[in-house]
Amino acid sequence: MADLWQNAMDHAVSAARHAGEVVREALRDDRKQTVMTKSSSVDLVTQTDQKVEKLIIQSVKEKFPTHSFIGEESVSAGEPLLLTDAPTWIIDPIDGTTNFVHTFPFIAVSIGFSVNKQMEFGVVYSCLEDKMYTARRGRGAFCNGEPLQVSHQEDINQSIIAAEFGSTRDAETVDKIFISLRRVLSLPVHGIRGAGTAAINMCLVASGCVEAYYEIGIHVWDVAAGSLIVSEAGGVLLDTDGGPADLMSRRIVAANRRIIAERLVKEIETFSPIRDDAAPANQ
Ligand SMILES: O=P(O)(O)OC(CO)CO
Ligand SMILES: [Mg+2]
Ligand SMILES: [Mg+2]
Repeated sequence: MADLWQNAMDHAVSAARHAGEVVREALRDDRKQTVMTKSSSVDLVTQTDQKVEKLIIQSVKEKFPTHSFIGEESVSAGEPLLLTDAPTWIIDPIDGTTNFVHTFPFIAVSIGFSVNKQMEFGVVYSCLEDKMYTARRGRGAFCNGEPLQVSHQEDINQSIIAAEFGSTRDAETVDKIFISLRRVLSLPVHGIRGAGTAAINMCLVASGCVEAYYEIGIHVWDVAAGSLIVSEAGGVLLDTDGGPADLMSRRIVAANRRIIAERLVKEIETFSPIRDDAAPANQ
């Protein structure tokens, strides 16, 4: 049967590849990036984030004029963050802006596509590794065309967990993050890692390199594409409170197996940032 959204997915792959070229070119450019801040002094944005998002949205609008968008930098500029039943492109032009600013070599372009609030495809381009991760609902997940499969490990004590610190630095939040890290590390697990990008962390789960990833404070554009890549690679998604994953809740556990996800949830000191669908503009 013909795949209704295959054209859109092909376009997402080429747009992500082009975006990756722009990112690599910006890193080669000797001129220093102007770094601006958003929700906090460590929530960074550059002109390259804005340029890449505009490029992606313009190219999609030309081909699919009726589609909707949720883009990180458009929302930051005041566009509404509204997920409807319409075909919607959910874009993080640079996932890992802090890495980009510091040339830490994990940077992704993330493009998710949802219809009726269900993810139809996800594309994550890890542009410095030249790895194109793709997933189409019901048709598996791939990296550069090779099928992905999560790890078979069922023992959390034999696992590597990916985690991040987020961009909130108030004492209460930092304490909760460290309580969780301490508990997870002390299980013990083999190790805790973090690529500095939610999208790549999720692709690492899908690839079987880490058993699970969790984070509180991410946004829908960080995890939309990655969530489908994880589930199509055989993984599971939960909220950090143990409930079903909710892309608007700003909390995610992505794991190879339910037993690992549920074990991890027991150790996470969860909290509730303002939901993406409840936040005012210019967050
Ligand atoms: O670099 P960005 O897009 O701000 O995303 C961060 C999380 O908010 C890394 O995943
Ligand atoms: Mg991001
Ligand atoms: Mg970003």
